[in-house]
Amino acid sequence: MVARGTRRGVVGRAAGGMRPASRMATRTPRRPRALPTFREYLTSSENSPNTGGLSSVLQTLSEACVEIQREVDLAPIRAAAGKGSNATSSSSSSRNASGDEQKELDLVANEILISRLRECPSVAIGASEENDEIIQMSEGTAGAEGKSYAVVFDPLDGSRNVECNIPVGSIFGVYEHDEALGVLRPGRDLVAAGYVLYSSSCLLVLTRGDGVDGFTLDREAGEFVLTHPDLRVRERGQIYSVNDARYWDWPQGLRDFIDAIRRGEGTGGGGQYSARYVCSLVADVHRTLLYGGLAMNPRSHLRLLYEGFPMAFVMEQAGGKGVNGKTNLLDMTPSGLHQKTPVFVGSSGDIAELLSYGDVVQTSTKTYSV
Ligand SMILES: O=P(O)(O)OC[C@H]1O[C@](O)(COP(=O)(O)O)[C@@H](O)[C@@H]1O
Repeated sequence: MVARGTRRGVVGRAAGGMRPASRMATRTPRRPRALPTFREYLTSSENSPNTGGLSSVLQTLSEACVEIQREVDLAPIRAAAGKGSNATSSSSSSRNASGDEQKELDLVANEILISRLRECPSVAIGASEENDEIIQMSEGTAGAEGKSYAVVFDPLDGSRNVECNIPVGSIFGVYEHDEALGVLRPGRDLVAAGYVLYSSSCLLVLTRGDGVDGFTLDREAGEFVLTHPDLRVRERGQIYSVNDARYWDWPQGLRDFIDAIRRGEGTGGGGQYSARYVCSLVADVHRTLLYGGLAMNPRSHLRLLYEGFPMAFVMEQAGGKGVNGKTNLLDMTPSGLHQKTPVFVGSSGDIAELLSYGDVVQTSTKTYSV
């Protein structure tokens, strides 16, 4: 009924000519003033006691992601116009340290993050999916609280999806800088982590170890505002997310678990599960955070430092869990910047049931062409 009424309204206006500009302007939806901006959230004493340096790092990350959002939006136009010729094409421009194809947009997003973080005096070093080695940032000037920071990031996760407009994301984690330790340290040492989801709206999800909050980009104002305070993942969900065309490459434990929840024979008592798989980690984790269940990549494909750790930290801070199929991801210590790992994150009850099946890690090293 609503749709028909709306449609009649549009037809009526067309017949009667355009509304005056002044009336159209008053109908533009505006953000209620009461929602705090990301900057206000970071700097309010209630949210950010004595952490000025960390706040400036997080503010810098958010601003860089606003720029990346714009690049993601414009990629098809740039490609069609012949600038950034392979921004949305499937041809590879190069390969990164892990041997993955790098799209031009991966490199653009990486450049934006590095150059922005270099301007932030509190950032000492960084590690990116797209760089083989540690990136020296600024001098890492200690802030008022005497700390500087190390930032690890995947600038554009899921970039293989850009060509068909499927959501992509950026993932980040922040450590207090320690010259001796660098970034090869347990996920438990993270002081902040999160992701930005470039989708129908652009969302930033953040934890600083005291719960999880979500922010939506007000594209007109060019800043994030707090829209999802205190996100919690439910104890059990009813959605599983995995590339299950790989079923025959899985160990028996994982097959049995997925068979059980598909049949509605899981221990959660919620009935048959549904499958959802975007193949963009940020999108699959974000849906899991909101609706519960599990997001999985059972083969050693995702990077521990800047994919596994941040997602596990967010999930744990929301009341869920992240494991590598055997142990808690946050208790692992990476042996290298680009170490890969299986990743299972989601509702704690679902993760516990998954682990009760024993062998759930895919050890087949088969490579897949898509
Ligand atoms: O091919 P698979 O095993 O389904 O992996 C898909 C996963 O790989 C990713 O595309 C990440 O891969 P990259 O880090 O190489 O971009 C995730 O976004 C997605 O969840």
